[in-house]
Amino acid sequence: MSGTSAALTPPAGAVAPVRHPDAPAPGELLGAHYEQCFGCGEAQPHGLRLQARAGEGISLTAEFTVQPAHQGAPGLAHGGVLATALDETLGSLNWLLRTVAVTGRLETDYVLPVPVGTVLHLEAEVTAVAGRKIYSRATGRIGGPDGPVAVRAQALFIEVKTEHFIDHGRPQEIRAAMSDPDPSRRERAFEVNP
Ligand SMILES: CCCCCCCCCC(=O)SCCNC(=O)CCNC(=O)[C@H](O)C(C)(C)COP(=O)(O)OP(=O)(O)OC[C@H]1O[C@@H](n2cnc3c(N)ncnc32)[C@H](O)[C@@H]1OP(=O)(O)O
Repeated sequence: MSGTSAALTPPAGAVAPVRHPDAPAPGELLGAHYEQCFGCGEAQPHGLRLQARAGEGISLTAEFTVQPAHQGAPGLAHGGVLATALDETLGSLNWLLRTVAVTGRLETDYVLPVPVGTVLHLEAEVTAVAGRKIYSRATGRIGGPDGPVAVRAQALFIEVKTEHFIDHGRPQEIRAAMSDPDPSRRERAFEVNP
């Protein structure tokens, strides 16, 4: 049983997403967009360290290994952590569009329990774009990339300007990210269009 709210159904005028010409090639690892990101950053000791790889079109695959720090019930992944894995995977799709966007709505179906130590194999795609609204969906499988679906999600991301982060983020982290000497890391931290 699963349901989708009306807000996640693309409107009549929605169009197919267009891959940016500079999007990473299919098979290429995207890498962390920000080292402090709880979803993908290497500097977060209890983070998910999710690794995403570009697919064909506006799709990608990702993997995340459930660690003891990610438990809810004994030996099982916390549902919020699994939602984070889906959110991070879906958010990474925007890098293929080179659109700066944030999650507006995320609906998650939990189908199977996910034990600690499990590799969650995620795949995600953008299904439609309508103005600033980006519609996407993802699944997470266990036991291998073709294993049973354990979680799935549909999402609506909303395009924002870079000022969204500068206006709302805590100044000390904004300053640190903006003063990173590596221009590609500065760009990815805010997902700025090149
Ligand atoms: C490689 C890259 C990797 C990146 C990975 C990152 C993964 C993680 C991603 C995240 O978790 S982002 C953090 C979580 N999200 C947020 O913090 C967003 C907080 N919310 C906001 O800042 C604002 O509500 C938002 C920018 C989403 C929208 O505010 P706006 O004032 O810009 O938009 P507006 O209210 O005018 O709505 C624009 C359209 O979106 C629709 N909309 C906005 N929020 C919605 C919502 N929550 N549900 C459904 N529809 C929504 C709204 O109805 C409207 O539709 P129409 O154009 O048809 O009228």
